[in-house]
Amino acid sequence: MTEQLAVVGGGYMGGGIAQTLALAGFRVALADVDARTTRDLREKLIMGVQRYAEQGLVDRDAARRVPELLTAAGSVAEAVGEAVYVSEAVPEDLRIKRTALAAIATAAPERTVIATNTSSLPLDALAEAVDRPFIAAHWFNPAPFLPLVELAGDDEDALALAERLLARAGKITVRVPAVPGFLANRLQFALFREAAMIVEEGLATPEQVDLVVSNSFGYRLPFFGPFQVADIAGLDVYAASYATLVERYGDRFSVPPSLAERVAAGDLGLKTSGGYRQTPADRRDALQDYRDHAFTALAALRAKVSPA
Ligand SMILES: NC(=O)c1ccc[n+]([C@@H]2O[C@H](COP(=O)([O-])OP(=O)(O)OC[C@H]3O[C@@H](n4cnc5c(N)ncnc54)[C@H](O)[C@@H]3O)[C@@H](O)[C@H]2O)c1
Repeated sequence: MTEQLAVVGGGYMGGGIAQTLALAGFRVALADVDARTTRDLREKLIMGVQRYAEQGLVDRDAARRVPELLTAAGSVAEAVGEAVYVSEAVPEDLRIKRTALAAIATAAPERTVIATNTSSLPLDALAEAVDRPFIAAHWFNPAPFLPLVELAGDDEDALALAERLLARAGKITVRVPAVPGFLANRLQFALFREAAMIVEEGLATPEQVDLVVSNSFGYRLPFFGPFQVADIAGLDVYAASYATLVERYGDRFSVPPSLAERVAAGDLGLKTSGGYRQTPADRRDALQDYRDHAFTALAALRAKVSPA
């Protein structure tokens, strides 16, 4: 018998989380504010999964099993009563979250792992409402289609359970520190702030910024993170660019100390081997081949999937 999970809060994120877990073959009990709301949400989620299956976005057999696996609970207590893992996805409000977490903790078995999907609330402040293994498992929207779930917390068993369950649901988990924004939102919001400033300064329209990003460095991001990109570009090139940018934009563009140290030591990234990712010299050609193949395949994909 497959494991019993629960999702509390069946809105935008909780709904997608429930769909994903049921598509992975888990039994999922959903609870929202009351039984009727939960029943309506369940119906919508099942119809959503059917639409995904019709469009070939998810496995048809997995989708067919969702109505049996995804159930609407009459209450939070009923949803979590037999769950080994509960995903909490109620609104991003400390008071609402603490109330919901306390209700979950009161009704769930002692060893049940409770995972909050909070985007930004401090984990410590939420943990006060919970008397058991508690972690953050931060999904990305749309939950069925974005691979990453950030995991934070310090309960090793709870993290390991989440890793096992989420791997079965096809997710990539990364353990991250329990800091505001975790890793992804700190990076994403830093970029958005700069983008908004460009528009606010009247330098470009939102359309121009979006075009520039998705056709330049954004084009690399499905395959490489910022450190690999910097290693490939050349750390000396990055350091020289910061030296120019800091003159115009101030301290937020000062050369990062780790970059300055590497350049001073002659570690210029891929061209001298090493760099942040310590790519060995004999892997350089393979990495560049991978990059060129990846970008060519991405061009073909973009031609096939035309924008909405
Ligand atoms: N929207 C995103 O893109 C996104 C991405 C990552 C994380 N998150 C986080 O996920 C969480 C949920 O966000 P959302 O966008 O899905 O919100 P949402 O408003 O779409 O959904 C919240 C759901 O919780 C229900 N709810 C409220 N109080 C409840 C209670 N006491 N018990 C049970 N259900 C209750 C609401 O009726 C609603 O259906 C938030 O913590 C948010 O920060 C959101």
